Amino acid sequence: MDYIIRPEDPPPGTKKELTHIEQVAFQMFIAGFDPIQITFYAALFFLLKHPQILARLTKEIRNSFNNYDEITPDALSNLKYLHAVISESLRAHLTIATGLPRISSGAIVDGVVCHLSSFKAMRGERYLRDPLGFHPERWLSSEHPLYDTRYADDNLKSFFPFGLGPRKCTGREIAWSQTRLFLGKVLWSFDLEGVRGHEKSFDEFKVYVMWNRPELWVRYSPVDR
Ligand code: HEM
Repeated sequence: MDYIIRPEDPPPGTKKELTHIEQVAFQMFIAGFDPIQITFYAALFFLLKHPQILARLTKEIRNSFNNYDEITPDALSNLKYLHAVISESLRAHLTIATGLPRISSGAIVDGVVCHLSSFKAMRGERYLRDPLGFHPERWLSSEHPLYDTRYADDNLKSFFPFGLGPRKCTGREIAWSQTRLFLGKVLWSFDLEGVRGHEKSFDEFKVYVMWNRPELWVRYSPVDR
């Protein structure tokens, strides 16, 4: 809040100014919390569904550090498989499923609000191989040992989890840092496992503007070092 209105500044003088501050504060509150929790959920959801991918990611993280304190956002940004898992999580369970609103200027009818469907682009067969599956390999470069030629023809331009153009997400770097840190520290510290009898399917998820999803049951066993 100190960045929106500094403590030494006078209080907002007009109704318009006050409304503006309220809107910005509300937007920051929702934007800074909801998509991040969706991304944490998404990564855990898909990792638990794919134990081999979970094992590979856990190995990459544990082989890259000597202790907990070394695990920083900068150090984690070098981990290619972690980057691939987060990208695939952002793609397969996008945060904004309703579409990105844009105002047409000529292409349709001037002034008409249309929505760009990121759901169709990021989970559509037109651009990606097996888009409903979870395949971090599609994000790896050909030098990576886990690179898979099956995804060589994927059109990764269809991936825009943070939006496009001048209204693109301003918090995207924070989001990347937080998600890397979350997965890095959790997988360093715990062995993860889904709880039997509580398996969930993506098909159960619903969108009512915001996502409505079942609870995710995870067993966290501290690693004995
Ligand atoms: C994984 C996490 C996140 C995702 C997937 C995400 C995604 C998005 C998307 C799709 C938009 C709309 C962009 C457009 O219309 O083209 C947006 C806007 C925005 N995001 Fe994020 N976001 C995330 C995290 C954050 C965080 C952590 C913050 C702030 C701390 C943030 C702040 C904002 C703001 C302020 C806008 C509005 C930008 C504008 O209208 O000019 N976001 N975000």
